[in-house]
Amino acid sequence: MDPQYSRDQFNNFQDFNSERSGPPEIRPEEITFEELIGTGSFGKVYKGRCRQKAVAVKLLHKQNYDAATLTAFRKEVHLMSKIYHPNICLFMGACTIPGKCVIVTELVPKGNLETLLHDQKMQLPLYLRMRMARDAALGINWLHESNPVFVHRDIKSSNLLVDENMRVKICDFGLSALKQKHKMLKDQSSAKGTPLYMAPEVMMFKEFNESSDVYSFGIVLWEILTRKEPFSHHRELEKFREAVCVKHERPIIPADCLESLRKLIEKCWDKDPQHRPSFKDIISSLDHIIIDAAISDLRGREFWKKNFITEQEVPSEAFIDALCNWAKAPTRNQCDKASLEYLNIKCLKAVLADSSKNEGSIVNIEKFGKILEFFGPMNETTAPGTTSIMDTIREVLSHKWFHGDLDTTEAASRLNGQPIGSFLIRFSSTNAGCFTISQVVGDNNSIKHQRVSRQGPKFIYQNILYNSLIEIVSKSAGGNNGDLPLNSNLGVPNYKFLALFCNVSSSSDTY
Ligand SMILES: Nc1ncnc2c1ncn2[C@@H]1O[C@H](COP(=O)(O)OP(=O)(O)OP(=O)(O)O)[C@@H](O)[C@H]1O
Repeated sequence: MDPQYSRDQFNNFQDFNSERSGPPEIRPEEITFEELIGTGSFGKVYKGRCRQKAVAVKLLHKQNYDAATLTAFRKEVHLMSKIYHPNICLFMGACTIPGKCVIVTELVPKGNLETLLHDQKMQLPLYLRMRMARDAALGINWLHESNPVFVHRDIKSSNLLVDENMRVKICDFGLSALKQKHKMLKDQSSAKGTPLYMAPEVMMFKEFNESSDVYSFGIVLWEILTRKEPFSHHRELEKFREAVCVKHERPIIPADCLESLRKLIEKCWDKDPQHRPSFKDIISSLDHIIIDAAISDLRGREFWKKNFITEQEVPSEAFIDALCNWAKAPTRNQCDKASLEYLNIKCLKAVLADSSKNEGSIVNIEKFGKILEFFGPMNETTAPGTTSIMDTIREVLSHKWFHGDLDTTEAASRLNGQPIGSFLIRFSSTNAGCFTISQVVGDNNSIKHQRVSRQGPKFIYQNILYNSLIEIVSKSAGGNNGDLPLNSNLGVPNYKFLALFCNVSSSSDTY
């Protein structure tokens, strides 16, 4: 060692200047194969183990490559080993010995997005699907911004893998030396195996660049939106090619699609590659689309976009401060602990924490969207006399009969042993923005659960339109089909919300 350098300096110097191990070559005996988890056109993918770690191992169909292809393969493996991004399936190494060629990557537990999307039993709200699309776009953008640029060339939903947290990772990038440049029909009887996601210029054997990945992403976005197979009515490659390249046929976007999403999909699959957006632009558009998908309230969307455009989860304190600022109300640190504004904040926190799985320390955009569906719409101004969303929440929570997030079983247990006519009101777990009134209606604890549905800001109960839940309780006379009236004295108290009002001497009318 050169005496001028300390050992640390020497090691840093060595790391910086030389490749210690070159391409991450893995010896064949280090890999064990377990079950088959997928088959692609140029390899089978197995769950396996390498150096004690569960991994995915792709065993290449073809093993006898000529010297030039093998050199190109090794070069690409070397480049792939330099790409690190949370939305790109981690390349861990490869065996490039002829006859034993395999690629080892991290194992992504939920498999591919195509299977997930087409499993109709799988609950995948639009918000979540759009977040998945954004994950994929972040991964592809990373490839496109790499030096040298990686054009994926095979963006499709089966190349998007889903992890245990429903985050998406791109797989199957690089290795173009081994892949066929232009895939052809595998199965003449269906469009499967055809280049369904392939840009027209690629099908016409013109040049392939980043914007061809954008086209493919447009088709994937459509598939993520509709959960249908693209171009499923096509059977023959030639007719399909003509439809897409000459007649510019594209899948039909459903009429109820968010306008922002429709525009993005149409731009992505534009026939002119130069008119397609970059992935940087796609990510920005998806930031907006995710918010549009999670929040239906127009001012709620505006609020989130203004404060947290690229975030889907924010610390609850930051969220509450932003909402206070939006409502032009004092923030947590600015208001008097005995004030109504402080009570508003406590009520908002209680509602945020109510059904939250993370004890209320984080506010998820989806959760905010749901709260607005229940308590909205959000008002534009805070001129005197205007009720802010926080006032509305406080007013509802101040009534002892309001129980928030409660399932049917728990509602029944809270009503157990209470006199006839006793009731509580809770969020409906199945219908966005709706409530359920659970009431003891007869002896033997017989309980009736009735829906309060929504018509914009109005509430419909037993076919009558009301302005608020509070109005339902004060005016509902019962009588239909022997229904009992809602007597607020018979409201079953929810002690969790009740506690918030205990130390306040002011305007809470109920406690
Ligand atoms: N790292 C991984 N973790 C979990 N599953 C994987 C992983 N890699 C691939 N798979 C599964 O194996 C399937 C086949 O993957 P592969 O990349 O070989 O083929 P493909 O992309 O579907 O086809 P082609 O190679 O023809 O483009 C994937 O769709 C996925 O279900």
